[in-house]
Amino acid sequence: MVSTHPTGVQHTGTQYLPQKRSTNANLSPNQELLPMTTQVNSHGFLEIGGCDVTTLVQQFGSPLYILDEETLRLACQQYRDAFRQYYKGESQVLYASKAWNCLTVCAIAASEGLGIDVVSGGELYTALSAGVSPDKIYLHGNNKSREELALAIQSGVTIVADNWDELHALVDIVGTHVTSLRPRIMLRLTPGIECHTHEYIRTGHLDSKFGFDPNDLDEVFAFVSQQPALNCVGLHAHIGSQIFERQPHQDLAAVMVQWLRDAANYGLNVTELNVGGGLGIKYIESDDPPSIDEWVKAICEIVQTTCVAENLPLPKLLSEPGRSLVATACVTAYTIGSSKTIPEIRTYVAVDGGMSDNPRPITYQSVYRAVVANKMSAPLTETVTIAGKHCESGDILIKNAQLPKTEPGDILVVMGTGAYNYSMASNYNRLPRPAAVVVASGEANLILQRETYEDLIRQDRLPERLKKVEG
Ligand SMILES: Cc1ncc(COP(=O)(O)O)c(C=O)c1O
Ligand SMILES: N[C@@H](CCCC[NH3+])C(=O)O
Repeated sequence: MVSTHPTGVQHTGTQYLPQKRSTNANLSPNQELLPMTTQVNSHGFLEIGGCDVTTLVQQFGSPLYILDEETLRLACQQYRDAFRQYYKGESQVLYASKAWNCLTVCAIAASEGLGIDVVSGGELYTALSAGVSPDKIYLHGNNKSREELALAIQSGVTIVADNWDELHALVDIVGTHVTSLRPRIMLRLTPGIECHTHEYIRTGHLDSKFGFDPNDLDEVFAFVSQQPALNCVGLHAHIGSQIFERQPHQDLAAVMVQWLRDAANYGLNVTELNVGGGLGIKYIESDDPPSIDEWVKAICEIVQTTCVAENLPLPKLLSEPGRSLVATACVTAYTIGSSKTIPEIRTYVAVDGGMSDNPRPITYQSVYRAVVANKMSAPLTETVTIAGKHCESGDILIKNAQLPKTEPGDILVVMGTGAYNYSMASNYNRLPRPAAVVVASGEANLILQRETYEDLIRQDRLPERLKKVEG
């Protein structure tokens, strides 16, 4: 008998098998729990991108982020192609690189024709270093420094202006102090649209630190239209992250087209509309996000029908997904260590990482699923709590995980860790950040080197007078 295990992996009696993936092209990565290339090999071990996960851990160490190139590329292609299919005007998908900003992920996204959304000088520097063309880079941020603004202007990237202070700073920088280049800017507006996601990752409601208040719209358009230093090309909004509902983005797109019409009334030639990101992914079996194709189609249709109704030309349509591009493409492999059973309460099984490599459970109470890579054929007999190794009681990665019987040395694989894991990782308790590899067709390449203890003290400075430690 074949049934579906809570991980979304099929199992036949005691045998777990990833879903048959002969029709990959039709599956939306954000609706899957595991990377598209996942298999169980003849030894009953987990394989991703043609690489045995336990062998990867032996080779590159533990914990290890494992990025499946095929899944990431497929998600990029589905976004890009859906816009081409459903939108009659020009379009551009940007990868919101805050999800995982590093050279390799930026380079893969760019090679699929995506632009990159960056939110700091550091992310901008990384995208430029990855070879991304500046005309496809968009800089966000609610408190960009003058240095970040100057770097953006000199690099020729588009700046998404967030507030009045930033507009004044831009006018001041251009021509007067640093440069005479005329930056391309977009205006970020807070649409006042509510969506059901965690409070910390909602950004589109009125009480948000991001963006201009729509009540100031006329004043903002009037100001920008009188500034020859600024080339205002478009409008931007983003309502939040890990969203499953379809309606909020449709409402947003319709509202934004109205704003386009308002901008035209001020003589602004605003031709780009960026509807942000936010499409959710499946972290657990009950999560039911729309597919990438459905999400894009709904937005394209509403922008087109509203433009027809308003008698406006179609803008260049942009969106900037992060999570739904990269989350499912990556898993984190940990080595299981000690365990502790508290009779009639729970069993804790500890791994060699935790809140420093995945701060999402402790920050947002996010839920994850896991499998044991070297026991894919073993029956599920245990319900355990997966704890990290940090000196913090809340350092729990998964509550009530259903696993086979585990022992120290087993390799636990947590799914869906490509977004907001490495990018939010810390050195809490002075744990070195793990390494990351990209896997494809049986080959694994290091993309982020594991930090060493020397790396951990690299920025430390011990004043001369404190060097004699013994009293
Ligand atoms: C401005 C902006 N754009 C894009 C994103 C990407 O969102 P997501 O990863 O949910 O697609 C975010 C994150 O919420 C954001 O703040
Ligand atoms: N860091 C959040 C998403 C925030 C997205 C950026 N505005 C998460 O892990 O879910």
